[in-house]
Amino acid sequence: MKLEVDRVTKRYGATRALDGLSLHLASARVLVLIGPSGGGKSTLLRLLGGLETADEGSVQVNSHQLVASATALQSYRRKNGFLFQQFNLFPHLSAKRNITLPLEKVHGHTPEKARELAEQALRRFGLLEHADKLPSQLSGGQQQRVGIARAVAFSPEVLFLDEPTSALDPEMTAEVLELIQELAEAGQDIILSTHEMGFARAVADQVAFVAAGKIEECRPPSELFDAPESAICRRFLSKVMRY
Ligand SMILES: Nc1ncnc2c1ncn2[C@@H]1O[C@H](COP(=O)(O)OP(=O)(O)OP(=O)(O)O)[C@@H](O)[C@H]1O
Repeated sequence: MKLEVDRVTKRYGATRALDGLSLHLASARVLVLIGPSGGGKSTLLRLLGGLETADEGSVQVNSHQLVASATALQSYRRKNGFLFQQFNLFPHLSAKRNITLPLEKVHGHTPEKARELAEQALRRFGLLEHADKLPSQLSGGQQQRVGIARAVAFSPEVLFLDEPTSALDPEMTAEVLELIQELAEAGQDIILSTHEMGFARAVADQVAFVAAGKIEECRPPSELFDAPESAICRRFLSKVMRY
């Protein structure tokens, strides 16, 4: 994917969540956002996905110039897949129905086509045996994998994952990591935010360090983790990598 983010500001009341942030990437498959809590990762992810609009500056993702028109943004959003940190499956619907419902209601597929796409996605991620279970009958890792299956069932242009493993134990994190790597290898463009540096290093081809509403540096993981250029990134990494 190609990103052109130029001097973007996003305010919430008196808080500047993004403060003149710029990011230019000619091509990336998996972009991972890391940085201190409150630094602006989620806001940037939501902006790139078309869930928020910038107060100032410009944002382009691939060929889409994201302008603050409600209809243009809605059609852009529909091209993308989303998964957030809390399991956001409907608790009263089976895994399969959680996938078919948006395919029918948001993407306009017939129930037959929705079923076919949902089964394909569940099969692809080894979840077919869980198709008829409710979320409460699945482990956290399985729920996140169903969430990802739902987000990719309609072949999104970009998949946005906001802290997809933060509610999972290490074994389940590994399951989700494997799935994300599989998707990336199959050519899926992904933007994700995480607090787990091992996860970021394993899955990213570009890592952006976001702090105080700006991107301090954006480089391949081996370069950013092994030789961070900015003092603030070095400090952050030395603190979080200690444990
Ligand atoms: N809807 C909102 N209303 C008010 N303030 C917000 C809102 N969303 C984000 N903020 C503020 O904007 C700043 C950036 O928040 P953001 O969630 O983007 O950071 P983050 O890096 O994703 O943090 P975390 O790692 O804790 O999820 C924070 O100061 C936050 O309190």
